[in-house]
Amino acid sequence: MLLLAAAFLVAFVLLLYMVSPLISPKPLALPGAHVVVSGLLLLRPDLRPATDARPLTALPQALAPRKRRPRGGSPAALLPGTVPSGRASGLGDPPPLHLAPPEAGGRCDWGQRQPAGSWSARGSVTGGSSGIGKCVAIECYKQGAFITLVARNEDKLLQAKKEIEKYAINDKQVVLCISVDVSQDYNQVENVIKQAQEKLGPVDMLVNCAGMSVPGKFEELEVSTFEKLMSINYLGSVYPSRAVITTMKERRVGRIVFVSSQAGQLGLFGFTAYSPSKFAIRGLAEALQMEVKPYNVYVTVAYPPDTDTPGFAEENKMKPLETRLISETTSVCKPEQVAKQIVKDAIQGNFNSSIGSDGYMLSALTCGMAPVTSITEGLQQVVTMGLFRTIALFYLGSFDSIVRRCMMRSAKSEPEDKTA
Ligand SMILES: NC(=O)C1=CN([C@@H]2O[C@H](COP(=O)(O)OP(=O)(O)OC[C@H]3O[C@@H](n4cnc5c(N)ncnc54)[C@H](OP(=O)(O)O)[C@@H]3O)[C@@H](O)[C@H]2O)C=CC1
Ligand SMILES: CCCCCCCCCCCCCCCC(=O)[C@@H](N)CO
Repeated sequence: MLLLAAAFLVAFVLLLYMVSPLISPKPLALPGAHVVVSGLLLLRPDLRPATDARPLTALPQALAPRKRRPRGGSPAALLPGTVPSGRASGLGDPPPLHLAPPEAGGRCDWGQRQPAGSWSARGSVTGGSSGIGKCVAIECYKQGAFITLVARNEDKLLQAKKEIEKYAINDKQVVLCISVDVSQDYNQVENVIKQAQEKLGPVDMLVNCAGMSVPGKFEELEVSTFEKLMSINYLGSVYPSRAVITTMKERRVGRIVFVSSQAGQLGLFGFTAYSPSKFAIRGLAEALQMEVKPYNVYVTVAYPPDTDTPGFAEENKMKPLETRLISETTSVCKPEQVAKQIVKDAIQGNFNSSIGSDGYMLSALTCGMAPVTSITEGLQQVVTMGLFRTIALFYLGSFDSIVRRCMMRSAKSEPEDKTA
């Protein structure tokens, strides 16, 4: 019996070794890379520091991205006199740039100018300056990347830009801000990304962080909430990815990161609108990875647990008691910690990015037909799955009992409410 198990293991390892060239991507060099964080990251090969071990200039000229004029947006849509022609020279001291895509709502900004009145902040600027996306941008900037930040609120963008710039490791690095809604109009997203690529060069890494959560009981959530979350969390990841993928395939370089959630690995009470939008990302990522792997483009899906961000604070205002109690099974992470893990996994080209022991177990348990990026990962999944399913049954039992207790509690308090 033992012998049989050992033989099986040896055969399995041998088999995995045979396919290993196919499953082990080369790490991406971040210094000088252009990263877009919606976050997105973009790279300028000519501005890579000398320390860069794998210069992109080594690519054959035929693979270099072609420069194209934006299709939908007429050049007249750009504010006159603000866009330098051709590739920007001396990015260390870039001229102010305002790119307004058609139908307004899209802007591209080096951050030099004062925010226009129409973009004045509503509420506190801390909102945009502490999410997972901002921390991912900081993590990449610390490693020498060029950053394009994408979000809607211009004041929050400029605030985040200032903060990120504190972490520069050389004076050539640039943070470009683009104000656009990534979930509304594909042409608009494509235009601003093209314009960003004209300034900073082709995108090496795109991090799709834009997203939100609206928890609530199924029957209490507005029908429009289901549409909104699908639009921001799912289409908001499709559009920027669709806009960068052709160039990545042409250059045979690229990383696309999707930020799903632990709630994209299991369905939970209160997340009937949120969970499906995060599950959808996994389907997109698997299908896309199979398409782009031969082009040396790697996809990463991150499944963070609850993370201490402005978005999480907003979510907590609406959380049903059940959702809160179930979520408390795992502890709340720091966005810096989540960002570090995401960037590390993206650089290595890992398909899966998770945090903590629950995250590890969930990922192994729900690996399904997801691509495997290392032999160890494949082996661990095979060996641990039965054990983790057993543990999961206990978790599910405890979640059910939380839901039942909450129901009994509200049934008890309801008659009192009526008499009150
Ligand atoms: N925090 C958590 O507990 C967890 C979060 N996640 C996921 O991580 C991602 C980031 O979350 P978190 O940092 O908490 O969120 P935050 O709300 O703190 O930040 C979200 C960022 O996305 C931008 N954004 C939102 N909608 C759009 C849009 N339509 N177009 C462009 N930009 C947009 C926001 O800027 P602006 O509003 O100005 O557009 C903001 O910069 C989300 O996808 C979330 O679902 C996953 C697991 C756990
Ligand atoms: C072996 C099996 C182990 C199972 C462990 C299960 C743990 C479940 C906890 C789920 C927490 C949900 C986090 C959602 C975070 C999120 O996306 C929002 N905060 C976004 O704002």
